[in-house]
Amino acid sequence: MRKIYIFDTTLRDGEQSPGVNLNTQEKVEIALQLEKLGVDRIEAGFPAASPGDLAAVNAVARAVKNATVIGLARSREQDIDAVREAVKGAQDPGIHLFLATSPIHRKHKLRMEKEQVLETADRMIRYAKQYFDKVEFSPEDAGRTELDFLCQVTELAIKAGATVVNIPDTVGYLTPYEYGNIFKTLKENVPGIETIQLSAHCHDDLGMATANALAAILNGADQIEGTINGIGERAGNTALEEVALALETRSDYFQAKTTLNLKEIAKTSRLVSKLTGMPVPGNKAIVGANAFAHESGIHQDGMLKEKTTYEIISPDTIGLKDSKLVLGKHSGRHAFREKLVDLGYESLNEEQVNAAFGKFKDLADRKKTVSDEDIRALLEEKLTETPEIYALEQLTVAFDSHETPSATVRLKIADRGIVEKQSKGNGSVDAIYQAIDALAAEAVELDDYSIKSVTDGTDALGEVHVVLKQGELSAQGRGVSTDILEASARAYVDALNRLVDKRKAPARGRRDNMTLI
Ligand SMILES: CC(=O)SCCNC(=O)CCNC(=O)[C@H](O)C(C)(C)COP(=O)(O)OP(=O)(O)OC[C@H]1O[C@@H](n2cnc3c(N)ncnc32)[C@H](O)[C@@H]1OP(=O)(O)O
Ligand SMILES: CC(C)C(=O)C(=O)O
Ligand SMILES: [Mg+2]
Repeated sequence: MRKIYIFDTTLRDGEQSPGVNLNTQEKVEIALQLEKLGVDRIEAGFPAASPGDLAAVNAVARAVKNATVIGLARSREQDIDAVREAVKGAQDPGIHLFLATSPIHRKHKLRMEKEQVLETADRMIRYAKQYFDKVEFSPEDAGRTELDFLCQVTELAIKAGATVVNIPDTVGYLTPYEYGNIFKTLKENVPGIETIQLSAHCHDDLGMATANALAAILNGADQIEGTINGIGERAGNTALEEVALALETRSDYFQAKTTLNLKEIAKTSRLVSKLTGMPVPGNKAIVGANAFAHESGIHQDGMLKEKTTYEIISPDTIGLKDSKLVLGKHSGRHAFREKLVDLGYESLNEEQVNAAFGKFKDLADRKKTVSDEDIRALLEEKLTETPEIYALEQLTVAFDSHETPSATVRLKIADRGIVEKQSKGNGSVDAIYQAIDALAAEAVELDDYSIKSVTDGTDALGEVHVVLKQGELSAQGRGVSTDILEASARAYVDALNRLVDKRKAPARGRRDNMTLI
């Protein structure tokens, strides 16, 4: 298997993501994690950019022992000198020099003719070579550079002493076929190409950064440049974790591998996301929260029977514990039953499981995901065997900060059918309870009311507990819903049912002041 070198530029191109600014301590923390991940080269920053970045690159250079630490420089002596200063404490220092070669950049940005570009590159690589063994040269915007001129620049860079020539698709313009073809052409036409390493550096403007990097590998690239989580300028860089896992999973096809410690990938991704403040999208390949999560019933069933039905990578490969079967509206009974067993409800019979599953589907229709706590809450509610004398059929609440709140409650009362009442109250919950009191006519007193959120987020389940008193008797009730007013109504009705059950007397319902439906 051919080794592919990994050049991590999270701390340089990654830091060029708009809004990202890493201080020295943060850069060192990420660099040490990259070292654990086993990257071969770390581009720690652009020392000429600011004294702060020079100091940060210097701190990384001193901290890292097992990777080459590199600083970026324009083709100017002052930038090269800044890199010399920055990486001087490194065990294995290197420099990355760049100069744009495409017609657009030559004409509009550098305002240089081809000859000036060649002369400057030659002079600056030779200048850098006096101080560094490891000199990488990048013809910036190589992707839009005339292929024959790119061959000429590459040959010149090799003669001047570059040890790596990097081919940046700076603006993410190329297709995999075109990008791969550049490597093939350089390999076949540039004298001395076998004495250096060829590197790929891609951007994701058209979503092809990883595909382009892989095309480069197929055409002879020795090194891949990229960032963790694919962060970087504009749409970002090649995501290194994607390349590493593509090579690992499809080694049969690529016949090439990195020497990364893949188990550190998840941790590295989390750290970079935390310190850069750039969240990883849920559907991001390899490191997104959903990369090993399955919600639909058919997939969950497949996963429970044999993981490889729906997973091409095992989560432990990247240092995650397990895949997740996320319960939601698309889930089926197999996964639900599995979850019940996980939560310790293994002794439920088929009927109870089916009843709970029905309730779960109702909740899943209203909630994005259903958590363990949601299921516990649902089950504990469902499995209590209190006879349902009163059942909440419908609740409508009208709230306006300038009006007295009102609630319309529709109850189903055993042996009496469906009844409805509208009441006003001091608040929405009070209005609901007034209406229920009027319908049930149980002459109860509300002794306690508490509310808590069972799960996280604005769509969390709210759990309401109430205690009702009737003379010497008291009963607790519990209600769970994504809406706290509905949970309040359910808790009250639940407590009424328990109270009636305790009293072992038939429930009394009053027919005045109510609408029979
Ligand atoms: C594709 C990439 O990712 S390249 C890296 C991009 N990263 C950064 O730019 C981040 C750090 N940059 C900076 O902090 C600043 O741009 C600095 C300190 C480097 C330079 O700042 P300034 O001196 O104010 O110049 P400014 O950024 O406005 O313009 C860039 C100058 O560098 C020149 N330049 C651009 N690339 C190169 C190069 N590879 N070699 C030599 N000169 C270059 C431009 O032509 C321009 O020159 P001019 O001032 O003669 O017109
Ligand atoms: C500095 C160079 C290599 C770069 O980041 C690019 O061209 O994208
Ligand atoms: Mg770049």
